[in-house]
Parts: sequence; C-alpha cells; structure tokens
Amino acid sequence: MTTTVPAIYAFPEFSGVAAAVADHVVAAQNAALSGNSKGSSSGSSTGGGSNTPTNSHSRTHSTNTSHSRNGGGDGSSGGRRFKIGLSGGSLIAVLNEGLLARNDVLWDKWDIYFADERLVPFSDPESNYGLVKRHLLDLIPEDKPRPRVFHVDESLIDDAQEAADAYEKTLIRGFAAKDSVKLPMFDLLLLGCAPDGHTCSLFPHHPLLRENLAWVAPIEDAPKAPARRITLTLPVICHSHRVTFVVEGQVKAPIIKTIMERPEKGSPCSLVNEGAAGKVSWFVDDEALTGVFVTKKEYKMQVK
Ligand SMILES: O=C1O[C@H](COP(=O)(O)O)[C@@H](O)[C@H](O)[C@H]1O
Repeated sequence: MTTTVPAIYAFPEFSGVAAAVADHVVAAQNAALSGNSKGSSSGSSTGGGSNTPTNSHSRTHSTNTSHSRNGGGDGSSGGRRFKIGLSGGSLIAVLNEGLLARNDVLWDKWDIYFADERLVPFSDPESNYGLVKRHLLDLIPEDKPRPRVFHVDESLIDDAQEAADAYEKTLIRGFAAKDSVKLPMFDLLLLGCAPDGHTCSLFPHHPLLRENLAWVAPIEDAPKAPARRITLTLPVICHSHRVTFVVEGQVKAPIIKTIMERPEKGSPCSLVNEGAAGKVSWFVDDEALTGVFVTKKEYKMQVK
C-alpha cells in the first residue's frame, strides 16, 4: 500500500543530513547496480552507450577519458548503470560533505543528469552544472574513476526551447527511445526546495506544472533569476524509482509547513509528494521543520 505521506528524516545538524543522504545515495546506487531497482525494463539501468557525455575531468585527466565512452562497466554489475538526477542549489554542499567522504561510491557506474538547469554559462555561479563540477566532480580524488555527466548544451543557453529539446534527446538516448517507453525512470532524483516553493525549475502556480507530454520543458519567465531555464517535468520526476528532497535551514520552514500540512495548495513539492507517493523521502535538518507538524522517521544507515 502506498501513502501520500513521505518519509521524513530529520537531523539536528547539517553533518547528520550529509551523512544520511550519502548513505541513501549509495544504497540506491547498490540497488540499481545489483538489479534491485524496480523499473529497469524502462531503461533505468542499462547503459546509454550512444551518448557523448562530458567526462568532467577528461580535459585535464586524459587517462580517464575511457570512462566517458564505456557504457558497459566492468561486468560485476552486468553493464548496469546508476542513473541519478541532480538539482543545483544547497544540495551540492550536502553531497560535497557526504559523498566525497565515502569510499564506496562507484563513480564510474554513475550516469549523472540534471533535474533542471539555469541557462547561463557554466562559469556563472548560477549554473547548476558549474556548481556540481566545482564542488563535486572536480573534487573526486584523482585515483577514482569518473562518472559520465550529461549536462545541458552550453551553446544553446540563449534558446530555452532548443536547450530543452536537445536535453530531452539526451534523455531519450540515455534511457530509451521515447516511443518505446513513456517516461524515463531515474534510479534516484535528488531535489531541493526553495523558500518560494519551487523544486527543479517548477514554480508555484506556473502553467508548466500541467505539462504532461514533454520530458524536459523550457521556462523563460522563472520568477527567480535567472528567468531562462530548463526543467524535468512532473511526470518524469514522479516516475523516478526514488525521489529525495534535501532541505535545510529555518528559512525553509514556512514552505515545508505548507507542503506537508496544506497539500491542497498545490505547491510543486506537494504535487511530487502526491504523484510519487510511496517513493518520496525528505532529508531535513531540525531547523527546516520549525513549527511543522509531521511524523518523523528515524533514519537507519543502510550501507554497512
Ligand atoms: O533554482 C533552483 O533552486 C532549487 C532550490 O535551491 P536551494 O538552494 O534552495 O536548495 C534547486 O533545487 C534547483 O536545482 C535550482 O535550479
């Protein structure tokens, strides 16, 4: 039986959030690579070898470039890949602290996609890919293998529709032909929630919340700068095997209260809680739950 009430894990400190999120990610990785992620038949875990992903280190570490072309892995996971979608924003500091501290992240089995992207140059501090590159990918120890990274085409940042169409094609190549699966299925999507209630680049009350055909949609009028962005759509988000929100800080408490206690208000995060019911987790610090009445669960580390 599923429930629209998500699992909510709260921690007193940022470090607790970071450690638990990292454990949750590695558990999802292990499940995907061992074939235990549901839905692999719709393309969640087989390699998308025809893509030409960017290897984040390929320019500086040419000995690692083979990882950007090899969709097959080393055989121990039967060629399966861990398909993860990352958001930008505060999430990346959590991943920096949590993931980089672990030695069981099988980076070379990861296909990293983006839940949304702000259409600015990668060097701009607002770029989600730029943030992930600087604070995560570039910091993977040199002796570790590299993930495959599928980011927006930087040459298309002046045209949101073109950028969205091109990124949708990237997903189609990575997951399966759009006419053979209705929706791609990520093994794990990591999402944030902004104080105004947006997640990915889906903003409260925006018509994009009703998009049900495209996998990736453009937005030109985002209420928070930069206005031009692309985003995964709600059906894609809700089709993921796991959807995990990571949120900290008292500034987020009012919106979390609305999301959890007033789902009828239709906040984008409430729509995800409902649309992905049974697959949604929230990892938060205690401050983000100030004045919020929810049942919290104790997080038990899954990976020994
Ligand atoms: O604009 C964005 O904001 C959200 C939330 O960011 P946060 O810093 O408040 O966690 C983020 O998840 C999204 O990827 C980004 O484009």
